[in-house]
Amino acid sequence: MAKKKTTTTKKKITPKKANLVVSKKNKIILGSLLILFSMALFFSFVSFYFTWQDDQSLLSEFANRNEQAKNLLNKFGASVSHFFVYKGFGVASVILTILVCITGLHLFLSLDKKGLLKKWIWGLIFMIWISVALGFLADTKPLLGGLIGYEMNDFLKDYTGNIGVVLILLFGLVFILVRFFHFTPEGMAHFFKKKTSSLKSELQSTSKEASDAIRDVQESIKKTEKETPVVLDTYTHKKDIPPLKEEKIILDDFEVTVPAEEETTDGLAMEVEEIVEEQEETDNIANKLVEDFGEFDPTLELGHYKFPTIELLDQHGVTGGITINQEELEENKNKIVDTLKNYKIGISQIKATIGPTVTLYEIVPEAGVRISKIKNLEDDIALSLAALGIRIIAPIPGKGTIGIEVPNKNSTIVSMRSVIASSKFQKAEMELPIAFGKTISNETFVVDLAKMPHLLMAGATGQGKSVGLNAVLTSLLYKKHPAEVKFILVDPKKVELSIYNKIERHFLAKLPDSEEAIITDNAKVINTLNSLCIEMDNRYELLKHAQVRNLKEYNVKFKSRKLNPNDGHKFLPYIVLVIDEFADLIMTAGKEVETPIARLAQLARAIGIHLIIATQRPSVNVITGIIKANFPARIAFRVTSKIDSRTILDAQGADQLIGRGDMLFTQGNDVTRIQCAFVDTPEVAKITEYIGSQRAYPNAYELPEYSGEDSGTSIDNNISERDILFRDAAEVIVTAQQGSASLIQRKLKLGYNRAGRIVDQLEAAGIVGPFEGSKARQVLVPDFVALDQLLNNERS
Ligand SMILES: Nc1ncnc2c1ncn2[C@@H]1O[C@H](COP(=O)(O)OP(=O)(O)OP(=O)(O)O)[C@@H](O)[C@H]1O
Repeated sequence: MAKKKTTTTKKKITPKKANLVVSKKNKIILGSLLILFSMALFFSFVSFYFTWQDDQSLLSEFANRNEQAKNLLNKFGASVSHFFVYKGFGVASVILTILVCITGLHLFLSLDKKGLLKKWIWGLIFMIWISVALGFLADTKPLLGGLIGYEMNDFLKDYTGNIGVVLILLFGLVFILVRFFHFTPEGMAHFFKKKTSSLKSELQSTSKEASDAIRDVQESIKKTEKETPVVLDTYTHKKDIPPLKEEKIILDDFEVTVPAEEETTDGLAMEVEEIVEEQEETDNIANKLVEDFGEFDPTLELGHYKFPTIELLDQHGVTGGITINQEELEENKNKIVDTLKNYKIGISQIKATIGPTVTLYEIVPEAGVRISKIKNLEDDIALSLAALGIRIIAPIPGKGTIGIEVPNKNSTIVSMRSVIASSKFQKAEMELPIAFGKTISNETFVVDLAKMPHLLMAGATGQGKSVGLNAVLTSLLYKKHPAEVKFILVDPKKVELSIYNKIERHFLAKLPDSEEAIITDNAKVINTLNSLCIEMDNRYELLKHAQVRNLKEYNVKFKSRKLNPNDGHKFLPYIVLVIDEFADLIMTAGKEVETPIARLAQLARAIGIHLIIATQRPSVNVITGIIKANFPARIAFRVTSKIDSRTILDAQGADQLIGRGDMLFTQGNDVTRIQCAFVDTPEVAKITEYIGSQRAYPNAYELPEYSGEDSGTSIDNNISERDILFRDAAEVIVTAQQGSASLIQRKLKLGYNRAGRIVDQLEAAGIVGPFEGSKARQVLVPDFVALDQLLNNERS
């Protein structure tokens, strides 16, 4: 597997490198030009101070070739310096040369632009401050501060006087010290503490020396006392001991410092050094990198990418909100009350909430009414209202009321435009926000795909599944940059998702060797799913190495430059796998797709791979237990039977929907009825066109290479190990003169893997030619006679 990894990364880097080389050349040229230019400026500025008086008269003679200036760079130097030094910032103009030089170095070495901007801003602040300060301090020498310094001083003095200018300059100084040099009062205190403590230790050492000296003196006195003859009068002796007095003087001198020594040794006044948290080395480097280059920006490669505009979406004739039909409301209310009255159910309160397609009548029954009684009247109420799609929610979770949903006579289309423009969607701080449509109370319904983490969509044909898928994809296209999310689209119907072909190099991911980014061949789906499993394993490895728990944390760490790209780390986009007709896939490939899908569904949530599978046939052999267990978020469009509804939602209700995007969404327990936003194919085409016409990545996002068992890498012509259906398969191929695994699959009713293996054996036997990409293999045997001959020869 490690091998595979390296091959894929290599492949990925090559095209980008080629792209970089071109721009790098230009950068080197421009960079060196700027460095040399900065040197020219520097020499001009410096020599300007010695030659400006001589050269001043020549400034108007620039075009005159007979005149020569004394500046080191002649007339160019004199003019440029006059402009920047004399008319500009004075001495501070030298900073300009440094800035130009740094810019040149940035280009030359292809460094990040972000740190550069900061340097320019600070450089300009320094230039202004220095020029104003020099203008103030040396106002008799205008060349030091330049015209800008002089004029600004003049201006400030007119309004604030000398003291004002000093205060403004001081404020500027404080600003620079704090923001640029990171000076803080604590830092200064710390600095001074250090100084005083070193002073103290010096003094302490001197005091020690002094006390040693005293001790020596005392000892010598004692010695002399001992040595003095006993005959001496003690009084007189005491009287004439000038050395002792002297010693006292010495003692007095040092008394001040000695106790200080005692204090410290007793620990009464203990100095505590401030603890500076040691950072991990990687952190330090990361901080430095972030400081210099700014955070890593994954969108930089397509920095000019423009998100699709709202104008690309239609309003579908809906300009205002929902129209309320008072008569209809009153009529329905009366019918509900009457029907319930017929069954002796009294209502104490009734309230209506009007949604785009249905109106919810919330009723509070009189005390003592059993809820199950109302629930059982569903059909009777439907009959009396003469309406399809009545759903009774008894009780409404968390409300203590009973809900009766009645479809509106005139439903309002919920346009994708209205949900995309809603502030709920625009302000949604989600990883993968999806605006599905509007709830029954007309609120925009936005959910995070990253939290779901996978979505199962089912519904009978023509009820709005494809529109629902388009709504999901459109939502993501409106919110996400191409660097942040990639789609893998599986479309066995071949026509539903083909409009997304245009955004292949922006948003799609595909296998390295496949030509089409949208997968229409079921056989390729298996490879893609397995490749996704490899991608998942790779991503888990990266996460483990980075010591983070999920993709979000990983990307945050990567952006703050704490992960080294040389260790294989890279910014990881979300991957959304969309399978439009899952039933078809399960029917043809069965376990071969179920296993990787289940594996992905179980494990992929943390590493940003999310699955959306849609099916028309919500039967238990399609939505198997294992699939269901891993897809807690489910959407049901209208289905034909209660059983189907149960298969999808584990609850009934989907059979009572009215179709055309009327859907139920569940993410666990409660079921929400939503009117799916409507986005028509031409709108999607406009969006993909808009994105597709912009600058793209050189290739679609490449998934890791997957060579399945059927790749035919090791061709082994072992007759004894041939499939028992080898001969039949050979006959099928020779009859059809078309060497494809799917043909064998269909004719002999085999799984894809087995058919693939047989094709490999046919190749080994010389019956079909080698693999030719998307084309069918060539058949090398013209008819049955030749086939018999070939097989007999083999045996003999
Ligand atoms: N949210 C919606 N609002 C209004 N009309 C809708 C909505 N969704 C679907 N429709 C209508 O229903 C028609 C069929 O929708 P769609 O093509 O999405 O069905 P489907 O379930 O994907 O069908 P199939 O499975 O055959 O592809 C659309 O052409 C449109 O007229």
